[in-house]
Amino acid sequence: MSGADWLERWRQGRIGFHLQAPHPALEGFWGRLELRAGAKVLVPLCGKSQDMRWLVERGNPVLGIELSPLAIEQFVAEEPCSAGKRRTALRYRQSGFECTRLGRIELWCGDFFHFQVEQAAELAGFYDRAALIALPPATRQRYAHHLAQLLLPGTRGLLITLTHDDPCRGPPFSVTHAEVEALMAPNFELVLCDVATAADGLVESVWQLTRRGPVRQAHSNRSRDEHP
Ligand SMILES: C[S@@+](CC[C@H](N)C(=O)[O-])C[C@H]1O[C@@H](n2cnc3c(N)ncnc32)[C@H](O)[C@@H]1O
Repeated sequence: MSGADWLERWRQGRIGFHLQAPHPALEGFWGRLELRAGAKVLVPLCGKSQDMRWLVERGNPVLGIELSPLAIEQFVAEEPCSAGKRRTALRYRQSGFECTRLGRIELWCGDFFHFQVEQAAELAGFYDRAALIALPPATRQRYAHHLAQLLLPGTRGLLITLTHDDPCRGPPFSVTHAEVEALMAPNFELVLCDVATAADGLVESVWQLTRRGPVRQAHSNRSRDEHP
């Protein structure tokens, strides 16, 4: 599925992946990461996920990256009112991305693979729900590598994957535990936190990942220079 296909899906409103409430695994397992308050979280391929609002309410600012401008517009339009008022979104352009800031949520509109390590300096956590599994097999290797090179050693995150009985069908693509390990283990320590069967027969797995490598002056530009 190409970027153009995703844009078309958003245009047609074919967004069955979107959840109206925060993902239960986020609520259940995020605390295990023990991220410091204020640690900024990267949400690749973020759609208009409610999980981003949940993360901010938990004290973690968010940087979401999403290809579709429509997804971002909808996220802004669906911002809940507080005391009868809606916050105003700030718009700006940075490093080739059209950016929207809504409180402590920054949404960068563009291709995740164009997001560069220099722009990722402040990231201290990440959250992938339906990002890896949205990508076809050949792109998943590229995604795993790109994600790893954006993150400093010691950075922790959650990854939620799915398996189903047809390896050719997707998205969502079935990504087996063996594939998750093959893709991620070279750069991340992995802990499988949970495996649960959803109502539609899909099996969802929740992983805790920690970026491997020597943690030296973590989250400073200097340590990024030493990043493997
Ligand atoms: C399955 S959806 C998941 C969205 C979100 N994570 C959620 O849980 O609702 C995948 C999203 O990735 C976006 N996307 C696909 N390829 C992308 C890319 N290369 N860069 C940024 N976003 C991309 C799509 O537009 C879509 O919104």
